[in-house]
Amino acid sequence: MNGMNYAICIRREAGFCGVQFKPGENIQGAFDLDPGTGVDDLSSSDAFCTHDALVIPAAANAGEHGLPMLNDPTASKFCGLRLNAVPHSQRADNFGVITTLPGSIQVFFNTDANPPAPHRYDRGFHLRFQQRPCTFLHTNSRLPQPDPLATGSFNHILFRALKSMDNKRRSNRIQGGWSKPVPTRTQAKPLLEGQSHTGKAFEYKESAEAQACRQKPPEINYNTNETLFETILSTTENGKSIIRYYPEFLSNADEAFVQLEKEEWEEIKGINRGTEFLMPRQMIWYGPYPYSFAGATLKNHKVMPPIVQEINELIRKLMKKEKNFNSVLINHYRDNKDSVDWHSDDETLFGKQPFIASISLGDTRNFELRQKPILPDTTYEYSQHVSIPLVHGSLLIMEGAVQLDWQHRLRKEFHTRKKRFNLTFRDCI
Ligand SMILES: O=C(O)CCC(=O)C(=O)O
Ligand SMILES: [Fe+2]
Repeated sequence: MNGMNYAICIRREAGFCGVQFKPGENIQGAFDLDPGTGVDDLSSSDAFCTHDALVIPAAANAGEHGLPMLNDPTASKFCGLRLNAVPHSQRADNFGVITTLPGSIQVFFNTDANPPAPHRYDRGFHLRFQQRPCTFLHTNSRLPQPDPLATGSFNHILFRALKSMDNKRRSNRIQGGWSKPVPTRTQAKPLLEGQSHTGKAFEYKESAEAQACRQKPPEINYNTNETLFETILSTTENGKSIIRYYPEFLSNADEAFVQLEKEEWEEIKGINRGTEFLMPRQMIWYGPYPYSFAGATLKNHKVMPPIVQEINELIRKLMKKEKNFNSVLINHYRDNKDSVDWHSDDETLFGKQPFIASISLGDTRNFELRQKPILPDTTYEYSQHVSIPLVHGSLLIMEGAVQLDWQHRLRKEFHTRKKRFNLTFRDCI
């Protein structure tokens, strides 16, 4: 890993004031740069990194312990086996650093002309980054405390979702020669003694592996043993888009399924570009007013069946809502061909930022979300996508700006699917 010299640029998202970098988890050698004369354990910080360095300008130790940098309040050069300046003896995990410098976000990678010492692997780096909202940083000074919605599976999910974005402006995965052959000297110039990292013209060439990673279909990970995951899908000027998922919410899901099978299901006609079509699912609407969407108007049934009232009450208790939801739309997906196309539940009768609770009964179907394009993008080509398999008896909450900033759908499947009911509880205002 010698003779490297390039910059990696990251587009700052609106409302974000810091970027946190962390070595990739469960990857051996995710951060491993030759420190020259320094000792690996203590090696990260400006004084030690005399050979190879990842340069993250004015970085501070990240993490809930708020440990200071060993020598300076902030450092810029990182090398050895630790992407922070806390010795392994003080803290074993490689928790990474955060930079809150204003302006464009750039990270530089410089290695000298020397090959690594024979005992070293010197693999390079494999990092993940996460942008930190200004509100979070401002209330937590330079060294942040953990954000309750930015830990555990949330981090993981958000990373995965961002990773899937096929957008050159927003990669969260940066890679410098990790497990790759050493680049030839003609492509990269060594850093000269005393030369500034910032004063040079840097070139960032994305590896084939990183490009392939961008093409991967979006995924979302959750642990079925846990009763809940929650994630902030995005933060925009509309606020946070939050989803919460309780895979094992209903204990009487089988009974609820049997009751709903007895309902009098309605076939609904919609109008698309002047042409009438039969919606690919059956529906019933309970609420104070009729519900109009996609050229259709659903008549409102006033009294929810007992089992639906019971579920309504359970959600109210869990969510510590003052009142039960006053409306529910129940969908019946007969088989794999039934679906609901991309849409947001953004009708004015639900208010600007509706709180929607969605119960699933029957066969598992994939619930997909995609972020609405952010200017200058005008298409969904580069949007973030998230997909959640909604299981029998589960509860999914959509709140905040989800209906303003995201669309969702339940697409047709190619493989056999059995019956599924979905109840979306809402409040008409
Ligand atoms: O069936 C689902 O999970 C989603 C239904 C939905 O989005 C809707 O009815 O508005
Ligand atoms: Fe919907």
